[in-house]
Formats: sequence, C-alpha cells, structure tokens
Amino acid sequence: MARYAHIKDSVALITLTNPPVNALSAAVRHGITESVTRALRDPTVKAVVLCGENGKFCGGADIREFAGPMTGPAFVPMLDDIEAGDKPVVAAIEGMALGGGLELALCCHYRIAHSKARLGLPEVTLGLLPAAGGTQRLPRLIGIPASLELITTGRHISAQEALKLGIVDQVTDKNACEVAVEFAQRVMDKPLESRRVSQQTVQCPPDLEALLENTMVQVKKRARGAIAPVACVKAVRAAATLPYKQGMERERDMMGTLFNSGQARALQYFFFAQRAVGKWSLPSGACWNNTKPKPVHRAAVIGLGTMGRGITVSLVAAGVSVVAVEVGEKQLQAGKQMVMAILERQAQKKGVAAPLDLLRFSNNLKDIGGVDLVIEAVFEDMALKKQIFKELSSVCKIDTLLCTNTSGLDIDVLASITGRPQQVVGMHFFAPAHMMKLLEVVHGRHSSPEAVATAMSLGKKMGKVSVAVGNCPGFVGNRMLMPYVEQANFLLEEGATPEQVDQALEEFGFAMGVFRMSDLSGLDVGWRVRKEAGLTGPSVAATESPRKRQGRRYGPIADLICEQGRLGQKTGCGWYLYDRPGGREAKPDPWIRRFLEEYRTKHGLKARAIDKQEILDRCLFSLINEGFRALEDGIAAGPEDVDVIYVFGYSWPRHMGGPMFYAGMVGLARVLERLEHYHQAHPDVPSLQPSTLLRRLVASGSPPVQQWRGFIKRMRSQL
Ligand SMILES: CC/C=C/CC(=O)SCCNC(=O)CCNC(=O)[C@H](O)C(C)(C)COP(=O)(O)OP(=O)(O)OC[C@H]1O[C@@H](n2cnc3c(N)ncnc32)[C@H](O)[C@@H]1OP(=O)(O)O
Repeated sequence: MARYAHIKDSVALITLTNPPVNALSAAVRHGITESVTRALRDPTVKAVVLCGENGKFCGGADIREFAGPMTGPAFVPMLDDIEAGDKPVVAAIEGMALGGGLELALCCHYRIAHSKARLGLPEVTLGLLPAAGGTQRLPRLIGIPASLELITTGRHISAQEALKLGIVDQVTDKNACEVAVEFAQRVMDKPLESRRVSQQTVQCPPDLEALLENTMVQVKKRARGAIAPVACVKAVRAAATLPYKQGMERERDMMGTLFNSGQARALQYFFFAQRAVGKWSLPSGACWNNTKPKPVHRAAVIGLGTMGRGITVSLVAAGVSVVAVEVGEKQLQAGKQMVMAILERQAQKKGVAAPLDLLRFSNNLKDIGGVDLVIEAVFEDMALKKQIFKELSSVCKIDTLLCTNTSGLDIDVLASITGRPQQVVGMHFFAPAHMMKLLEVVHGRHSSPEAVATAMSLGKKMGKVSVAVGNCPGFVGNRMLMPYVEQANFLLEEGATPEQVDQALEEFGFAMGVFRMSDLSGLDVGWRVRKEAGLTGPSVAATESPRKRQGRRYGPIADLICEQGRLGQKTGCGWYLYDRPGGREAKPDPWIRRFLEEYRTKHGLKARAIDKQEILDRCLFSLINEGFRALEDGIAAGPEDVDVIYVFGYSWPRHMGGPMFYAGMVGLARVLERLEHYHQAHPDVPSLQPSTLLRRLVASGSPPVQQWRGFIKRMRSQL
C-alpha cells in the first residue's frame, strides 16, 4: 500500500504504508506504481516526495513473500519508470533504507536522509544480491571500491557516511519529509539528465582488475562456501565493464540462480529464526510479552579469568556499572589491566572516552552488596561455585539476581544453595565474551519469569543474541557438542588423523575443525568436565577398561594427550604443533601420528581409510540427533533456538541455516537412515541411536522445519 497526497505548491507526497518496516510487498509495489503514474500524469504536480510511514522509509523487499510465487509489479521496470519520469522524485529517508528500499531511493533523483537513518544493501546476508539495479546504480553513484565493500558485506551505514560517500544529497536533524518537500520545491524546474544514476558513467580506478581480483580472493576466504558474496563481486565487475543494460542482464541472471538456491532459503530462514528466539516462552506459559524485566544499573562479576574479563567489558560497554571481584591479587591486577585495555581500545575505535568511571575492582565479595545482578564466572568447579553462591546469598540484597556463567553445570544445584532459587538463572557466555554474540539464558526449575526476562533483556542490551534454554548437562550448545566431539575422537581410533577430520569440517564451512578449536580453547577445559563427570581421573577404578565407561564405548585419547601436558595452543602443542606456547599456526604433529599408531596397536585396532563423507555424517548427524533430543526434552524451545545457538556460538556456517535446518535440507529420512546405519556398526554408542522425535518426523512425511514447533507441541500433548 502507498498513500497519495497532493500537497502544497505542486508537490505530490507518496507514503509507503506496510508496518513494521514498510517492506516492498506486492501491495506496496502496486501502490507505488499507481501513485507515481498519477503524479506523472497530473499537470498540476511538478515534483514528488517519496517517504515511509512511522518514520521508516523502507526495509526492502518483503522477505516473507520470497517463499511464494512472485506477484505484483516487477521491481526493475517500476524503478526504471520512476527514474525515467520527467518530474523530480525526492526520497525522504527516515529510519532505514535497506535492500530494495535503498534501490528505490537510488532510482529517485535526489535523496535526503535523517541524521539517524541507516542505509545499506544487505541482500548478501539473505543469500541474494541487490537485483533491482543496486549492483549497477551504486557503482555509478559512488565508484567501484566503496560499492564492492558495501554490496559484498551488506553493512548498514549511517546517514553521515552515506553523505560522505555521495549516496545521499543532504542529511538533516529535522523531519526529513518536510525538508524533502521544501527541497522538491527548489529543484522542480531543474533539468534531470544528470540526476538519473543509471545514465552516469562508472568511474573506474586505474587498478580495476587487481582490485576486483583481490576482492574476490578476500570474499571467497570470508565466505566459507557461501555463493552470494562471490556473485556480488561478479555483478559489480559487470557494472565496471559493461553498459548499464547488459550489466542489468548479468544482475538478473545471477539473481535467478541465487534466488532458487538452498543457501538463500537457509539464510532467509535464519533471518526469521533470529527474530523468533527473542520471543521466548517458558513451560509455565510466561513469555517475552507478558513478563517485565527488572532494570539492571549495577552489576558484579565474580572471577576475572578470560570469561569474567569479557563479561565485565560487555557490561560496561552496555552502560552498566560493574564491580569486578577477584580474590587473588595477581589475577585481579592482570584482569584489571586487560579489561581497561580492551575498553580503551574499543573507545578509541569509536572516537569516544572509555567509560572507566563505571568500573570498580575489588578483592572482597562484601563490596557487591548493593548490586542488581551478579554474574559468577569462576572455574567449572561445582564445589567452588556452591561456596560462592552461598556467600552471594548472604551478602547481596534480597532482590539481587544471581547468575552463573557455567557452561553446563546444574543450575538447580546452585539455586538450592541460596534460599532464593527463583532469583537464580544461568547466563552462559561464549569466549571471548566481549566479542561472541551468543548468550544462553538457562532457566532452572525455580527460576522466576522475571529473572529470565531480566537476563534476556540484559543480554540484548549487551548486544548479544540471547536464547532461553532449559537446564541439563551442557544446556543446548555443549550438550550437542558432546556426541560431535566423541565421534571425532572415535574416528581417530579407527584410522583418521586430526587434520583429516578438521579439513572435512572446515570444507563444510566451520571456521575451525573440532581439533583446531579444542587446541584454541584449551584441552584442559573438556578434561576438567570429564573428570567432574567421573569419566576419567582418580575416581575411575583401575580395573575398568580404558575404552568403556558406564557400559558404553569411551575414547580416552584426549585424556591421554592432556596427561602429556599437551593442552593446546597455550602449551605450544595439543592435537597440533605450534612454533611456541601461545602460537596460532597449527602444524600436523608427527608425535600425534606416532601416538595414534601406538594407541591403535596397544588396543588391537586396525586403522582403515575413512572418507570425508563418513567424517561429516558421523560428526554432524550425531550432533543433530542430540539437537532432536534437546527439542524432545523441551530443553530447546524450537529448531530456530538450536540453529541460532550453533551459528552464533559454534561457527556453524550461516548459509547452511544451522544444524536443524540443515537436517531438513539433507532430508530427515537420510539423516535417520545414516544414524541407523552407524548405530548398527557401533551399538555401544548411544548418541548414534536415532531420537524418537526424528523417527516421528520422518514417519509424518518430514514436515518443513517451520512446522516442527507445532509438531513437537502436539507430540508432547499426546504423551
Ligand atoms: C529484486 C528486489 C530484491 C530486493 C531484495 C531485498 O530487498 S531483500 C530485503 C533486504 N532488507 C533487509 O535485509 C532488511 C531486513 N531487516 C532488518 O535488517 C531489520 O529488520 C531492520 C529493518 C533493520 C529493523 O530492525 P529492528 O531491530 O528494528 O526490528 P526487527 O529486526 O525485529 O524487525 C521488525 C519486524 O519486521 C520484520 N521485517 C524486517 N524487515 C523485513 C523485510 N524486509 N521483510 C519482511 N519482514 C521484515 C521482522 O521480521 C520483524 O517481524 P516480527 O514479526 O516483529 O518478528
């Protein structure tokens, strides 16, 4: 829909109306086409202003319509007609002009932006390219290098940056629509030739070829197999080297391929998945729109190790005042230095002063009495955490929220220590906490809806994508990681090498394979968890078989490596060899090869050739299977929650949508068949036994992932 009004002094005002972001649905495109035609035909109209309702210009094409058949006026002729018209059209950009919204503005003859507006061509993040002339008009307006950067990253820019680049003609702090109307009155008699962007010549830099080639190399490296960024480079190349009409043909052809790709479907699913997880609900029925969070002005962080430091930085950067507590003097000083350095670096980048006045350090837990919320971030040691929670409940005021950053320990046990279990939730950050976007908010048996709402809202304030999850060992992310890591270890026993497993996973699109990742985070992290779980260490009886635990197959290789002092990058060796402790470049280690050979000989195992497909099937499908179990148990509320956790916390390639979406793409029947096959071959590995939910979904004809929530609800109500 678009509203048409003929306003003072020969100006027609066309307002896009499609809340919440005035997306260009078929109805809106109809409205624009009709209104523009009316304005161009009306002899009393001399100029047109195009704006959006509720202070939002336009959020682009209506992504919800991509799943169905294309109806309504086509984008390109609609925009070409506006540009070719003989009356000036001024875009009044408030709020945002994104994707098709910016392309609409680019075909207008002038663009006025409000100072708070954001502009960009984010189509690449949806697996597409700006195919309403964006890849051909933007380079004509601002040149090749800046267009390449904006189109291949999809970055949103400020109005000020848009002015500097030459995308907009004026930035205003006033009502952009009123300013645009005045502007239109001033330019209504001016010639339009030089204002038609498609008619302009592209200014190419002298080193065009080198620039395009370099950009392609960088884009491919960043893309991890995503096809849209590569197509974006090719489209800008077409703008630089071909006439407008041919460039538009290239743009259209490439869009045709991208639009029908699985990657575009995955990325568009993921766009809505991110929004779905914000609409959390608890088994009690409490949810995001019926529970008010408590304001958090003052917080405390307990423990200034790697996690505590990152959490402190994130809180301060979000404007929360923090007391950071660390009892060891050396650790306190090291933490203090690091936190202040990161905050100063961040502030320097933004050209502002670091908010150090919000920060206080202490070695005494008694100093946190007045805070609204505490985040405990000490080692994964239940006894230590229990002791801290006991002290917290005596020093904190009665309504202080008590949160733990545990990555998998039982929230209910900690809550039971406090005498205020309703005030206890998990806030599981990912390392480094000031950079990683994911936050799992763990609700225990007694956590109040208000406590969950407060943690979710604080996470959002800290710039995190917060996902509410239930309480079980490892919650959602680490729970699913366990069978994945377990399979990787079994593959080593059976004949694979760490580099072979990692290569398969990295080619799939993970930023790092399982062993490189383990070297980065430290092998001792998992070792401590396994000791705590009684899988290794002094609590295991000497008579127990090293490759069996609690009646199931166990892979002790990681424990044996740790016993050698090989803890990963920090010790200069782990699954790989590094040039020094703290080194980053992983090299295959002949020691590991020898060790694996000796290990196999000792346990009578015969190495066999293992292909890439088996590595992927066993690692990914066992992880996915655990995801189905987490859904079945209600620990994860929906497949979107699992997928958002895996993309933001575990570097699952976004263009594969996340593990649950991927399972749907591969075909649930195939996932089931492979799991059955591998479970038959390894009957003592329970994580390979297909979950009930997976079986039932397949039996019901494998509905699309968007229907699983309803399916699970029905399945539970039948129990
Ligand atoms: C051939 C022509 C092809 C053109 C291609 C395109 O134009 S593709 C679309 C390009 N546009 C985008 O990628 C923008 C996507 N939207 C956003 O980045 C953000 O939503 C926003 C516009 C910056 C607003 O962010 P904010 O945080 O304020 O709100 P939400 O993200 O929560 O969004 C509010 C609701 O609006 C829905 N929505 C947003 N954009 C679109 C869209 N383009 N199409 C359809 N729906 C959109 C979003 O899903 C939210 O809906 P809820 O139901 O409230 O969850």
